[in-house]
Amino acid sequence: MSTDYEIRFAIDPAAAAMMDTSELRANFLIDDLFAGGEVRWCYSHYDRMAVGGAVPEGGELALEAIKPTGTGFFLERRELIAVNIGDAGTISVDGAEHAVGPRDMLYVGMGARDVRFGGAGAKFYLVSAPAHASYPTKLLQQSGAKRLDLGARETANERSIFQYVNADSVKTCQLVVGLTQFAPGSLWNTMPAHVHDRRMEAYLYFDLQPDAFVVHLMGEPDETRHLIVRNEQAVLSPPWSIHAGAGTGSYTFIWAMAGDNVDYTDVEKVAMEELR
Ligand SMILES: O=C(O)C(=O)C[C@H](O)C(=O)CO
Ligand SMILES: [Zn+2]
Repeated sequence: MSTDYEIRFAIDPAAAAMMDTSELRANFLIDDLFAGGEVRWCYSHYDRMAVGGAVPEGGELALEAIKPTGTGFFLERRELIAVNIGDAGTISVDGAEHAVGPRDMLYVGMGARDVRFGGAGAKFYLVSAPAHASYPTKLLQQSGAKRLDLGARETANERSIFQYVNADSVKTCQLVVGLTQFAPGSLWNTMPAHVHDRRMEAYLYFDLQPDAFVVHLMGEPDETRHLIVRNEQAVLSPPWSIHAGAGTGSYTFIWAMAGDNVDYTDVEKVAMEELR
């Protein structure tokens, strides 16, 4: 069997505030998503978002059904976005092969039965959420993303947000996905912080050097905790939690959301003085 999964329950903020380091890591950090020749899933109860990894290593890896979805095939009632964080690869969807280059994303709509990942050096980060309609498969590239330049060098948070899913690029049911890149020397993401109760979010940090890490901040704004996150590790961010971080070195990250709306502007900003 080349597919494995684990389940994460939804944790409320009072319970999270009582957790020690290992409990926080066990509930919110995903540190084993990528393994050669395997598809691995972390199925979360936050908006039923599943995040995964598929590393074909030159072979072909099929998107197989997993028990938590309770369906005959994985995308029977779900949609998927696969992001290639490795070298060039392919994804075949019901017999149609799509070339998926480095940092390309492929949207695969509900109903696709036969999905296969390929490529010797490709590494696919997967995000999937329940769907109510079937939209066409679409390749999403950085050139088609909506770009927002935020922050400043003086506050070490100068960065560009690439909204791959936007009104002009693709129609999705729930998934909203993009990538954030930093200007050299800037290390702070999502600061000032925000929360969005209508959507959960998952972050995948990558492009880190082996000895580098991101201090990821989570928790309610007045009750924050941190996670030490290393290269190619992901974090589940509940809707009540901030999700921000600073690296000890350069990094890139992919953010993905699912929930009641796909409205990027539906966020509650947290004033810097509110953080505790
Ligand atoms: O650096 C940032 O700021 C982000 O990338 C924020 C994410 O896009 C996000 O949290 C979207 O809700
Ligand atoms: Zn957010």
